[in-house]
Amino acid sequence: MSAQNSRLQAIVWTRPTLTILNQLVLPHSSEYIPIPDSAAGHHAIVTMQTRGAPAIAIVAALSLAAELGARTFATNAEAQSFIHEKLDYLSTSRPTAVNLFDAVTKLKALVSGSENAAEDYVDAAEQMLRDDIADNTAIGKNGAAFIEARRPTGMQAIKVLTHCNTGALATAGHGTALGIVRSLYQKPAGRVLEHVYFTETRPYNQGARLTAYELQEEGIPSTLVCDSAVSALLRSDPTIRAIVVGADRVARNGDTANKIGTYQLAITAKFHGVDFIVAAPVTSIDLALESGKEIVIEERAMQEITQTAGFASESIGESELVRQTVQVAPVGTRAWNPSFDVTPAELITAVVTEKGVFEKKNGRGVFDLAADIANA
Ligand SMILES: CSC[C@H]1O[C@H](OP(=O)(O)O)[C@H](O)[C@@H]1O
Repeated sequence: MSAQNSRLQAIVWTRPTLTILNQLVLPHSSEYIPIPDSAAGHHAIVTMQTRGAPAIAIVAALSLAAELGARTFATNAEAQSFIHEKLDYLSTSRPTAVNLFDAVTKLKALVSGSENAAEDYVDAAEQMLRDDIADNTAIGKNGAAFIEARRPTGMQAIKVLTHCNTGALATAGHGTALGIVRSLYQKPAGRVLEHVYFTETRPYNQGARLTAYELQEEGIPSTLVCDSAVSALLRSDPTIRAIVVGADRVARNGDTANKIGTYQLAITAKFHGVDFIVAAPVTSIDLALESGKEIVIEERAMQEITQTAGFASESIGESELVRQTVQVAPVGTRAWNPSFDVTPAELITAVVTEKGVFEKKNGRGVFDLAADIANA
């Protein structure tokens, strides 16, 4: 079973073997790396060889499934204890995306009540792959219909902008925000979506490296812009009608943690009268949080900003591109490197999920996602 999206397979699971595309070397090298156990899964997440809220949860879960495939246990209780211990360890990899913690909670509960813990765990981890692809297909459909319906009268084809990477490389396939872009572009009859702008998304460059890769694979007309160019772009092109982003954690009032730079995109969208749409599976919504104030924001190493990674061809005749890190800022430069920021619900037009499109209630500035999910 693999995470399907056209020709792109970011997560490949063939029980009991897990391999992932190493996203640190994309797009210049398609390198699959084996993930034989939870330690390798933890490392892949921390180093961002794999990333994206849904993908983090799935790779974590399947890394332990791979480890269980190579172990035997004297008793079911021993298996339960081992699985709980490894899930707790995997949950220490990255703190902001809630999908990982949601999966850990559900998998621990499943195992606690199972008389065949190892087998039931692997079945449940595999189901996460299938569920995510189904969720993303529904998010794409729901979001595309929502954007299409909100086109200004007389405007047949529109443009959108997206941030970071929220496609097949961030999920089990199709994607969330980029899934909406894919679904919107697939609409026939004069095509609703004319063009996609996407941001480079410094410092990891999820946009310049990963979203560019996915959009080119799909043949979707697109243009890369600097993170700092979005306000000027919105001012220059009134056919850009929506900014569509993913989410790492959505609080019950709609406040949303997402890749750093999302908050300022929401501000400029408001200023320019452009819809700001968050795409997320329900597994990204943390109903235990009243608001975004409580969301833990991961801070990463300063070197991700003061240095940058590029790819140079080998000097001696070989064609292979080699990833190299170069110093940009003077050595010793201090940098602030939060990996996410929180966008307040008042700046968000809608939260698009597989269960439906959720909007703010009776003109108030917040959502009631608990009620929306319950009533979906
Ligand atoms: C559907 S991916 C959600 C989310 O994850 C990304 O963060 P990272 O690349 O650091 O894992 C980004 O915030 C996406 O919007």
